[in-house]
Amino acid sequence: MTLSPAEAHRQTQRSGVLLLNLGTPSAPEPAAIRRYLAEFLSDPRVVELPRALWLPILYGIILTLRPRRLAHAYRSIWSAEGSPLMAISRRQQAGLQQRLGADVVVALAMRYGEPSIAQGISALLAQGARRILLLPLYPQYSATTTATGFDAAFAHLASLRWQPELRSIASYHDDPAYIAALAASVQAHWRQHGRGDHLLMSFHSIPLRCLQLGDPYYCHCQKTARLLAQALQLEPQQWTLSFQSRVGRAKWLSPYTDESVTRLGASGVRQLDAICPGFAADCLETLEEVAIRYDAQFRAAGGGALRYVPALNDAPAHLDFLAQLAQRHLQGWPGSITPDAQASADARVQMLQRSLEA
Ligand SMILES: C=CC1=C(C)c2cc3[nH]c(cc4nc(cc5[nH]c(cc1n2)c(C)c5CCC(=O)O)C(CCC(=O)O)=C4C)c(C)c3C=C
Ligand SMILES: [Fe+2]
Ligand SMILES: [Fe+2]
Repeated sequence: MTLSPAEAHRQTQRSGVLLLNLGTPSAPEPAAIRRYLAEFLSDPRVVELPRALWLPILYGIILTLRPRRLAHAYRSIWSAEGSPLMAISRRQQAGLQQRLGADVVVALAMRYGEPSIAQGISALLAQGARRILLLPLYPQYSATTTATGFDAAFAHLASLRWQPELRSIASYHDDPAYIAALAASVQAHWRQHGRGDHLLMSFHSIPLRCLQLGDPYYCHCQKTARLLAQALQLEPQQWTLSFQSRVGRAKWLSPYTDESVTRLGASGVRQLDAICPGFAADCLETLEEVAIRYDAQFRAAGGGALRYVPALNDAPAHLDFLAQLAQRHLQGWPGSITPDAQASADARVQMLQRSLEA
């Protein structure tokens, strides 16, 4: 197909934003879950054991037993639009597209399953984006999530003859606008349900060995939690940071959320508010593990109720923040806003922060 000169020029005048997330099974059924886990857990960035040791375990016991057990859990959170993670990610894509305007195209890609990262990049190129910004929806950087997403993007680019320009966002764990959006969501939860006795901030765990080898994830989680507690003016005894969703018997980042929930329940906390500031979208690990399972565990330990504060999902404040974050990294590229507009967006964040302090 030959392009007119005007069309060819227009095609060089668009930017692309690729939203990256983890991925989720296509159905709450053992066969689909098995396909998903096989791809996910054979990623050497996720499980760092020697392949000759790990693959027989994965294809033996894990992919035989885990899919059936997980099917039950996935069915308990599945919605009319499918897996919550996918449905919410689609709405985030649409909301961000609407905010960034016609000179920026936004695509969604999942590290495991579909739409794949190769499909996402192809979609951006097909819409005329010659410059691509990778935006992983992981606030805290980890090699197990962020880096493997980047790897897959770089691997796809390595197969292209005509590569686009590339930028990437490694983390936004301490971005004031992200912290302000989290704090505002806790305050909205308090207005609706009353203020709980204690706030639990639960992050996905990773193997302790990752921290020892230099992964900054643990430190990013600590900083997010400290800044959120500060924004909410919480005293140290009013909140707890913990790590959830560990797999296997090795040591993972601690304290473990299940143990913290039991301890808090037994220590007289009645209403426990729980937030998962590492998840940009609700998913199995928040909706089933925290909101359902840890609520039951908290009650069994003597607590009153665990009230889960939803992820920021497609809330306008979250999408405004993501648009602002993308804009900052699009500077000088087509569709980026002027420094004046950037300054007024920054001023809006400062207003939100001041209203939190008031
Ligand atoms: C075994 C290694 C795993 C590491 C390391 C890990 C890190 C990690 N994961 C997330 C985000 C999510 N994980 C989700 C599910 C999930 N995670 C693992 C394993 C590891 N995660 C498994 C096996 C599963 C599947 C469910 C299960 O078996 O319990 C999800 C939810 C997906 C969904 O479909 O809803 C998310 C999101 C982060 C942020 C992270 C490291 C920082
Ligand atoms: Fe995980
Ligand atoms: Fe899990």
